[in-house]
Amino acid sequence: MAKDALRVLVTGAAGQIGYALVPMIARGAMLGPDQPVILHMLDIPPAAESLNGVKMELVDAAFPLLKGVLATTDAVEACTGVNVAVMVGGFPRKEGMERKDVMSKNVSIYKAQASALEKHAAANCKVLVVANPANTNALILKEFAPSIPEKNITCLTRLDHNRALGQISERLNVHVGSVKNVVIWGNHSSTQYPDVNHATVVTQGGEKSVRELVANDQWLNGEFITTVQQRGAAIIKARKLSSALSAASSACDHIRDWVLGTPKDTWVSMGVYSDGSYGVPPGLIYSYPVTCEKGEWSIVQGLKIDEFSRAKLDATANELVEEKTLAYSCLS
Ligand SMILES: NC(=O)c1ccc[n+]([C@@H]2O[C@H](COP(=O)([O-])OP(=O)(O)OC[C@H]3O[C@@H](n4cnc5c(N)ncnc54)[C@H](O)[C@@H]3O)[C@@H](O)[C@H]2O)c1
Ligand SMILES: O=C(O)C[C@H](O)C(=O)O
Repeated sequence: MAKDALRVLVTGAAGQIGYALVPMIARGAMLGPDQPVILHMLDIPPAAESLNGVKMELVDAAFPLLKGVLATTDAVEACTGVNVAVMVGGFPRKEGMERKDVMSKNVSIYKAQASALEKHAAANCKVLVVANPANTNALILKEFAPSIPEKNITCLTRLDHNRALGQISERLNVHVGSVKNVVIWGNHSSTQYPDVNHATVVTQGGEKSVRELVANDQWLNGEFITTVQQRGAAIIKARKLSSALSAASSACDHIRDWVLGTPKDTWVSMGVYSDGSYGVPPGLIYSYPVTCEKGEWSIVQGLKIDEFSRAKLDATANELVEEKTLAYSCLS
């Protein structure tokens, strides 16, 4: 029997990530090739005409899975009945800016949209915050939408995870699909810690450790980490715009794995509400290795954390504690 359509909200849908993301959702890249969707697209009034143009293109593309499109500048209308909310709306970082610089503009948006989601989304709506500062926007959304279960509010670090897979794949000259179980710890910022200590490459002869295959700890502990940490800035420098197609694709990966489950013996990175696992202060949205099953994520437990990693996990946690304080000062 055909499935009922799910309603997917994309905020900031007239922006560049939105423009890349909505056709991916309409093609089934987010919820599966047999899952009909109704898209709810929100943007602000100055972008209304452009948003309507995106709607026209969605109609013109005649996607078989797309059962309806709502384009609106009204947050309540946009949030009503949604099963999945992808929060992309906000102001992007420009060349030379740190994420902290976009904090004051964006956290107030997330406070306001929290209450629209809390009051009007479907029960058990899954929320993914993409807009920067992604972890702290998600935390603000969680704090101002207290009736949404905290496990339903996440932020995007899957792009960083995919970037780490990409760097290892290029270094070893193996297909990216054979590299797995990297971890992005912490903040979606330049303090994030891309960790390959548990990562493997699947070969015909079984799984091999990335650290052993690369056989160059200096590269893995140095250039590899900074390349992943600085990739967003490198894209901004190259395009004069922040990443969009890779962000949209990673947002689809994040929701797909959350809803449909992670592959066997494979974890992914998601920004989730910290319960204190791995000595991270509780009450932050922190990126952890997770597996997903039946629509629920759980943090992978028991990974060995060496001294080098410990310092990096703590540094990115400290930045999130600072961001939280700063966010509250912007809201007061
Ligand atoms: N987490 C990640 O991995 C990741 C990756 C790339 C970009 N980003 C972030 O995603 C966000 C969007 O990036 P972009 O390149 O699409 O930016 P963009 O400027 O092209 O689009 C943002 C859109 O949001 C809209 N908007 C602004 N305020 C809004 C509001 N209150 N409600 C609804 N819509 C609103 C704007 O009108 C615009 O259309 C930025 O914050 C960017 O830094 C995050
Ligand atoms: O780095 C940025 O500001 C853009 C985005 O978060 C990215 O990682 O590409």
